[in-house]
Amino acid sequence: MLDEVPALSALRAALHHRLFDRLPAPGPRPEEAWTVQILSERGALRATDAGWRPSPPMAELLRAREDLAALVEFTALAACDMLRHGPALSSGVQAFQSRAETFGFFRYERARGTGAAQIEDTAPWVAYVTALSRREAPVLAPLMPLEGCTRLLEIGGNTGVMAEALLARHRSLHATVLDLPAVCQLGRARMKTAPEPRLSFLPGDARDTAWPEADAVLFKSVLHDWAPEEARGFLEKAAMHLPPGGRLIVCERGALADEPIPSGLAAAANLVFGPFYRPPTVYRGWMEAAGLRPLPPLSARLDMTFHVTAAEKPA
Ligand SMILES: C[S@@+](CC[C@H](N)C(=O)[O-])C[C@H]1O[C@@H](n2cnc3c(N)ncnc32)[C@H](O)[C@@H]1O
Repeated sequence: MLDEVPALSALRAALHHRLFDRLPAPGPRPEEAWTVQILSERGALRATDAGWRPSPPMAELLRAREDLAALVEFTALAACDMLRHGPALSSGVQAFQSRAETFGFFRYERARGTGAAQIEDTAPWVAYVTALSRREAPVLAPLMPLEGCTRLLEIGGNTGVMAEALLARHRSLHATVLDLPAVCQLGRARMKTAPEPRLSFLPGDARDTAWPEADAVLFKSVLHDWAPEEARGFLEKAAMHLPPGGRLIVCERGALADEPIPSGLAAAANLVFGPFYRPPTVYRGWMEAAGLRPLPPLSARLDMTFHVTAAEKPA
């Protein structure tokens, strides 16, 4: 549904106007005939004696409606940026960044406080990142080499979805998510109904907040946000912070140049970040230069290839 213009447009309009909440009665308005036509042709709606109803697969998607809406919105945003500003991307990353709306969507600066307006500005992109994490964590958590570790520090761990998946796999592990204050507040709110006592949030800027003791430090889809010298600085700081035997883990999508580019509109959600993804050998090299001993590399294919690059601090 996210991969082609008619379906993505119709789904976005339906979610925006709460069409699914009006089914079967009072049903769609006449102006929504185009939406209904596309959604029914794509198998998302079906006609019944009582009126239109979501098909069983659509009803399943609607069970996680917030995730679906976040994925739909971001795909549309990124696809618009690629279509409108693709030529700028070929003039250089900065030319693209200054035009593309995608980068304004991730309002990290607004997440430094927890006032109502700051939470409101942070919630949309956090909802998108959380939706992605829910899809990624079941596949990636088993690849994280945390055996024997007891205290995980996840830098930029967002609302804690990955940390939760890791805690479920490692029963003697405790985790701290260090992220910006508004993000931590949204993370605590997300977990209100199902608290995890082994997970805590530490609000702050990872550059100047004191890191709690940890025998494992994880950066998952975080370092591509940072320029090389800052990303490398984070890895050096983690290497110094870890005790002997401690683990440093980086999990990131690989460089676009190293794999076939996925097709369809949904690919735009990663294409916009294409210039920022690095090959895993870059992270491995920085870890080795920081005195760590590399662990065997692992990878998994999701919307792109994710690489788990890990290293251990020698005793
Ligand atoms: C691309 S998101 C990845 C989130 C999560 N790890 C995941 O994979 O879904 C980057 C994360 O880094 C956080 N972040 C950005 N700048 C930060 C900073 N200075 N200190 C701590 N966290 C930061 C963001 O708030 C966001 O949660």
